[in-house]
Amino acid sequence: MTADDFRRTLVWWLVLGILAGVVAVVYVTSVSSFHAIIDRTNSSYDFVIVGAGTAGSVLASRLTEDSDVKVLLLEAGGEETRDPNLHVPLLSSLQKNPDFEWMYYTVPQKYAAMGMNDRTLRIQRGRALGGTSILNNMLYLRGSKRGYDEWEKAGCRGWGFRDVIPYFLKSEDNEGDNFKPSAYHAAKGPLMVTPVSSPHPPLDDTFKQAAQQLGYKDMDCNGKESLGYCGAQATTKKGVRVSTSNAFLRPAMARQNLHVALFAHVTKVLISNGKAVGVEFLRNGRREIAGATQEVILSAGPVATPQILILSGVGPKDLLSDLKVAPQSIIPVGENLFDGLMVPMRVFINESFTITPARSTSVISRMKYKVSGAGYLPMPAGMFGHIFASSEEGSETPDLLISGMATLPEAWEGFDWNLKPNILKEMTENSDNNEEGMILMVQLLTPTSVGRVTLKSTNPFEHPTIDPHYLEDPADIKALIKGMKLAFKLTRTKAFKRLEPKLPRRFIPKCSKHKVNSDPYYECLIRYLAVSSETVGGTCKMGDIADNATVVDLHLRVKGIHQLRVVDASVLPSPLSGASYAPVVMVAEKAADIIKKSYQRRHKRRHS
Ligand SMILES: Cc1cc2nc3c(=O)[nH]c(=O)nc-3n(C[C@H](O)[C@H](O)[C@H](O)COP(=O)(O)OP(=O)(O)OC[C@H]3O[C@@H](n4cnc5c(N)ncnc54)[C@H](O)[C@@H]3O)c2cc1C
Repeated sequence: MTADDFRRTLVWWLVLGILAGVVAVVYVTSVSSFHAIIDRTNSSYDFVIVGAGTAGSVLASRLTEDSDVKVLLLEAGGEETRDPNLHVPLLSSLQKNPDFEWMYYTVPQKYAAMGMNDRTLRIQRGRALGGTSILNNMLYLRGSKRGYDEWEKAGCRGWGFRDVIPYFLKSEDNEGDNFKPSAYHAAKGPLMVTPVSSPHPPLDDTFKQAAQQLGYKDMDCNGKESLGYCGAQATTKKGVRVSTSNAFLRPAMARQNLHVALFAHVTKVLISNGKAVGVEFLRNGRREIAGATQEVILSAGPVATPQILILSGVGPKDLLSDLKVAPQSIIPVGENLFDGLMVPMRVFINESFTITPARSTSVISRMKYKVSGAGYLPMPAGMFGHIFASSEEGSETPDLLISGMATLPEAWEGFDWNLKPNILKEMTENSDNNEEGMILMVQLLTPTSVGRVTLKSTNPFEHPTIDPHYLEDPADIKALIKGMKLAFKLTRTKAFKRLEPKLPRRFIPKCSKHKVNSDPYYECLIRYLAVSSETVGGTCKMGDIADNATVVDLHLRVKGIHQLRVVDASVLPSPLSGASYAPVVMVAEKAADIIKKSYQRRHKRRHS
């Protein structure tokens, strides 16, 4: 090809790219102008759902499949389509976007966050249609079968693996060649799952071979085995993020029986004679009310759902009394908060395999992405593979996850782990000199430390107090140290050798006094650098109604209040050895079935 031919081809591709962009904008604008988004709500609906996030979007879609059922979906944020970068997996996962977030922080942590400003960690939550599914890392990780069977043993009858797998399959549309429909995978649901393919296969191969050399066999992250190596699977479609908004909600927004109110901040559930009859919300500074003849369903996420419940008089006795809120039901709302932690091990390498901002946003990279959905940009956070491991010898249940990330996040503008400026400076200087590098992200999947969400005041706009008590239980630090040692061992395998892996020089003075690769050294790094793995859950624990620690029963009904349910990450009773996107979608699918059946029963009774 001559230089002229090349230039001409380039111009054609550019024109095509621009045309595709225009078509996308027209499409997005037309989709977002569906009549479902309304300015004035009716006085009453059958169901009012609070929060159009991960769970709320699935519920709204499933409940309105019956055209007789009228649903109002209230969302505090706006449309997620306002920022096209949110749909590009790499950019959205590495460049944070405060316009679409609640900007929560934990309170200062006693045992963790030593390297962070004010010893607080960020807790990210999405604020728009799709909720946190518009800014998460899209990794499709259901967690091991054993986790669900443990739930069942602990009193969650009907939530064992055999009960929940049909609901995972109901939503899944797996397009991977190795994940044909089977007992573990399906291809007809709305949530597309795609194997992540890295633009640098030799890096994936190195990680995979290193895992094998340490005895971790190949497996499917969402299959029969629980321990081993697996290639990443993500909820993307042709390189574009699949949120629950574009997978579930937007297709349902053509239905006459669904109304969606944006920028509607719900302040409380209206409870009359022990029954939820509607909600109060603020929009454009005005107080509005929407009635619910069947049910109010809270899907505002594990931080905001407890806040709304407490403001409505449903919560722990002392807290309600301190806040002077009239009690409606005394139950442990906000307790039992769990969240995983992750610690980056940065590894510098000798090959040009790193996804840098310059490489991934180059004209060639963007064109490749536009034309074929390939290249760097479809990779969520640059992650390509995982090792599921156990810190306890002989255990079949993973509590550690080591993920390979083909990037150094600190190189990205907008990267924000709330690190103290001196630590961030050291880190960036370290990576400036070593542009080629990767992260072995060590994650504690099943923490035993337990925290809580409480309120300082009855102001619905004041952020709740989030205290996860990270690393309070010594078992958590012990497990993470084993994880760091495993990551170090990976860098010492024969497979890794050809990349000449180098760990950065020691950049936290307090940790430098310990011997490298010793327990105290890793403990120090963990206490300074660990960040939330964003698997917050448990704040409205599901379980046996007779168990004093539970907030909702096995049908997700709030104890002591009729016609009120919680359907979101709050109800997860304990951490799973995976992540929480797929499990929350599963919970919403199962809840929709439970609610539909109960509605049909009530409906039949009324008409017989
Ligand atoms: C950065 C990040 C990366 C992650 N990566 C992964 C991953 O790769 N894989 C994975 O499995 N999980 C991941 N997760 C976790 C997963 O995405 C969440 O657990 C899950 O999406 C939570 O769903 P939810 O329905 O409970 O809440 P959300 O999706 O947060 O929905 C709550 C909705 O309620 C709205 N709302 C809140 N308060 C009010 C109010 N008062 N009135 C009206 N509306 C309100 C919110 O704006 C939001 O839209 C990640 C999370 C984060 C933050």
